[in-house]
Amino acid sequence: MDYLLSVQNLSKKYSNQFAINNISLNLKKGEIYGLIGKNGAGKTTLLKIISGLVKPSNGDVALFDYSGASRKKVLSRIGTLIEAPGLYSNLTAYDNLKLKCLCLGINDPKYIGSILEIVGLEGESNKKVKQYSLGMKQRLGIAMALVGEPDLLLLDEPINGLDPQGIKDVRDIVLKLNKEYGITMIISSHILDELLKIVDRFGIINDGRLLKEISKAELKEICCNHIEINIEEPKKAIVVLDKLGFNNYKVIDNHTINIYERLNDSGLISMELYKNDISINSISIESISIEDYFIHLTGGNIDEQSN
Ligand SMILES: Nc1ncnc2c1ncn2[C@@H]1O[C@H](COP(=O)(O)OP(=O)(O)OP(=O)(O)O)[C@@H](O)[C@H]1O
Repeated sequence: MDYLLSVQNLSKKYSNQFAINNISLNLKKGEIYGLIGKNGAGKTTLLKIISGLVKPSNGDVALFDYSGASRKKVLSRIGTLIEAPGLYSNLTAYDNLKLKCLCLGINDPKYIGSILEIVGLEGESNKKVKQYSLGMKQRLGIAMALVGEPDLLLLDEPINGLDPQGIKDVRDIVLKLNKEYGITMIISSHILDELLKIVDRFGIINDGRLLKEISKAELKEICCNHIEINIEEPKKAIVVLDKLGFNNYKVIDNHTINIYERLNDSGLISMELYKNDISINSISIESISIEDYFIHLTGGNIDEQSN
């Protein structure tokens, strides 16, 4: 399969500590990939290496088919908003963008206007940045990253510290850039519910390692309400579930089956299992929050540690 971005066995060591440790991941064109991890997990380092700001100790990054030294040729295809937007606070939004455009050899006021429109700042473009709210600065940071029409956008904690309206504004922009302009993205955040509204796939990083990759559908399946049956013989129970017409279930381990449909039918399931001499230890409706799921994987509370 052809990937827009391919990260292979990437590591970065600072003195004797790995900031990231043997990470491999691939992104298809048009995907939005969410990076999740506690403070110090390695998210920013990974984004910096992908964007060419930091050199890896090991491994390689290929953008399109350019890897190794030849990747320099395509680094301009990446737009970044990493850590803070690099803005001149005494200049207007328009002039900040104009400076970036000039650096890239673009001299077209209409071009700047079109970028301001995408991020909803066309009416505020003559205000100095120091008069901007945090949300407006973040939107301008995204606008700066869009100069040069990148194929890949790297957004590091773009909604950190924003109020609900600011978060919604960024979400709408991100989705528009993806759906209407086809931009592929990696977004890091610890606001998991919000990420769930945006991304297609998650990568969970802990202590510099990529613990798990999971699609939005898989994550929803794990976290949503389900019937949980604790039972001695799941194999026998499956035959009964099939007879009852259940399709959407999963054997979790030697004792547990989760059923993700017909949540009102737990009485019927108990009765049929009983009739078939299959003893149940327990049957209940369960759900797990996304936060709990990540805490379970990473062994720590993401929200508490990432401020
Ligand atoms: N320039 C550097 N020199 C030494 N250590 C560094 C450097 N940059 C990052 N690190 C270390 O690498 C690890 C990963 O840091 P990184 O900033 O990538 O994590 P993060 O997941 O982005 O966390 P945060 O959410 O706090 O930004 C941390 O232990 C950090 O202290």
